[in-house]
Amino acid sequence: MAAIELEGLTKEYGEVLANDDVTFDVERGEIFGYLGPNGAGKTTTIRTLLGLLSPTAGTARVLGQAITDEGQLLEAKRRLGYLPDNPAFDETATGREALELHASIKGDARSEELLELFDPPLDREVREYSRGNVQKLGLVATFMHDPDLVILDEPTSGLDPLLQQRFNEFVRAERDRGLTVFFSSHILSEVRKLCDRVGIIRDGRLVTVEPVESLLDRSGKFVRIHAAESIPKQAFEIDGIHGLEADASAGPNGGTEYVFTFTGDVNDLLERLRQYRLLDLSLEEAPLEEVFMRFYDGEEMDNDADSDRETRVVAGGTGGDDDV
Ligand SMILES: Nc1ncnc2c1ncn2[C@@H]1O[C@H](COP(=O)(O)OP(=O)(O)OP(=O)(O)O)[C@@H](O)[C@H]1O
Repeated sequence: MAAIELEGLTKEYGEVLANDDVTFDVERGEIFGYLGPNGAGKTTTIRTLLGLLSPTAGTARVLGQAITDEGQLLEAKRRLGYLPDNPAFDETATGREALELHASIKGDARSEELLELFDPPLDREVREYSRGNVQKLGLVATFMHDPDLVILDEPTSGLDPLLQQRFNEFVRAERDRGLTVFFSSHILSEVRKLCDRVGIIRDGRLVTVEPVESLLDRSGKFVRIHAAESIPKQAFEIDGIHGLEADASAGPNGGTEYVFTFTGDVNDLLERLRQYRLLDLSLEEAPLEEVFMRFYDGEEMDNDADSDRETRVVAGGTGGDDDV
């Protein structure tokens, strides 16, 4: 049984279709990233899973319990931790008092180690907290009862890079002990570092669910070529070149620099280039942001034709001849 099962989940706010027939599973013991730009529908899915919104259509189960059944939802909630996008605590309470209240409701098996890790200023009143400190307190509250599943809405917002890294290491270690993590994000570098699988949502509709490695594989390579001479544009007319840019004033040694993302066969590319004198060539993993852009900047996608869609997403934007 999956930790989270969504079946045709649909939520309308009047005219706005915030979730449109969303179906996917989050397996036990995985870190699942739910990605999408602002307004895509991530918080709506999360709040529906928590029973805070009722679905217009469709169903969902959390830890095997139906979210539309009050008794079952309560049972699931005992075993889950939830970090909302804006964690709210009693403003007049100190951090310590806020956590004590939380502990009396859910338990605090792990508060000591979590306080050491995230270190919110416990003796100050919450109303004096910065956004980052509220987030730290929220993380302690989310994990302190040692849940089986955590649902986190943009968990690293407000955290400095050091704390983000600490959070990542903590979450990975918890996953290795069997915790299931479902978190939303619009930060792709965060997802790349943390997730096992990724679901991408756009305008309320699920675009894709796939392992993060396959997303990275499809993202191809970021190629930078420094050529001693100008390379004719025909040389770049092969499958898999995206966003080709040329800079004829590159470097102190002259020559021309070319940069592009490449999703084709590297051997084909090297074969094309061997007749030109290159000063330098580098291939790196493409930024995940670029893949994301291809999902969102491509032509309107048909939600019913997954394989077709993926071909178009990957093939979209070939060329860039005019730029050369
Ligand atoms: N209570 C509401 N009433 C009307 N429309 C709403 C309400 N809540 C959300 N929406 C709309 O539903 C859509 C999805 O919003 P949602 O907050 O789920 O997106 P999101 O992906 O979580 O965005 P963000 O990253 O900005 O939090 C948006 O168009 C939003 O304006």
